[in-house]
Amino acid sequence: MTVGETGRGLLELTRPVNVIAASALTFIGAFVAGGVTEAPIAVAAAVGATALAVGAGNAINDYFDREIDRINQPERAIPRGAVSPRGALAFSLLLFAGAVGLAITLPRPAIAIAGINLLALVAYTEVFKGLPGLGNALVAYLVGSTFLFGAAAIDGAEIGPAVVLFLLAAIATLTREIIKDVEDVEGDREEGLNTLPIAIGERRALAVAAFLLVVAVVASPIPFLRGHFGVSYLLIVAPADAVMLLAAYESFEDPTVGQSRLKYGMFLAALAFIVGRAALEFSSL
Ligand SMILES: CC(C)=CCC/C(C)=C/CC/C(C)=C/CC/C(C)=C/COC[C@H](O)COP(=O)(O)O
Ligand SMILES: CC(C)=CCC/C(C)=C/CC/C(C)=C/CC/C(C)=C/COP(=O)(O)OP(=O)(O)O
Ligand SMILES: [Mg+2]
Repeated sequence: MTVGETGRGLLELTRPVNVIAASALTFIGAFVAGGVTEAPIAVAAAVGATALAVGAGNAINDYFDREIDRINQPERAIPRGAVSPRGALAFSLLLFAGAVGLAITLPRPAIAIAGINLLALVAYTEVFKGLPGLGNALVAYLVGSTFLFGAAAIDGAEIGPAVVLFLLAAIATLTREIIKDVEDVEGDREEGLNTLPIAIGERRALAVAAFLLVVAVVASPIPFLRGHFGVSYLLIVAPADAVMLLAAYESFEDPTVGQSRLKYGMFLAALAFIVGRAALEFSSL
């Protein structure tokens, strides 16, 4: 294994697209709390802590999942031999240390959220992953918590807008996590995990996922109705909602296609959050 292959493997372990996306969510949380210009250093620390924590969480997830991934995802860095299990664990702990180092510079509420999240990241894979729906709910909380973390990084910030975004992102993520479990049902069954599709059946699990997504889509105008975003938010979240609904429908036929398209819809929705708030800020200048 060359140094380059190991380096690429370590980067792959972090799932850089998710690192960037989750960091953007933390920034949005601070942005909607009205604190980006007030406390730029704190916002930068919160974004950095999120990036390191998500990278660490993804790396330690692949470390704990290395046997399942040999079945479900053999091309991943550890099962294909690009990174040793011990190397992946050490890399993850280094990233966790960096996340803690940045998080402790923030206000107490942000430190509390970071502490809960870091414990949850480890507990997810080692405890909750195989429990019907609970592991999915934990990942959903973690994704949604980025908005709360960003808002909490600003002393005295208004947390309301971030709570709305937390709920939308958490519900949509819960939908995708359930669909991903349907996709992984064979390997999870061999590993003795009791995920939601194994506990209640694949089609019932997909029906639960679709119902949750409809709830999130119906609720998606709320940030505009509550005045947190400008009308441009609706112009972008509407197509995002359509993509996500299509993804949920496609998941009944092919969960791999469905969960992948759902991720794009969620990313487009995150863009709607950014554009919707920026437009409101600029229109009030
Ligand atoms: C209805 C509505 C407006 C919903 C909002 C949806 C929204 C903005 C969701 C946020 C999604 C997002 C940008 C998440 C950040 C990326 C991330 C950390 C995802 C969680 O990763 C766990 C996942 O299981 C990893 O698997 P994979 O993505 O396949 O590597
Ligand atoms: C804000 C702070 C301090 C932390 C944020 C922490 C966040 C946002 C975490 C995002 C979610 C995340 C990175 C979860 C890690 C575990 C993970 C990759 C879950 C999904 O993995 P599996 O269920 O094993 O499925 P795959 O590995 O096949 O994708
Ligand atoms: Mg995994």
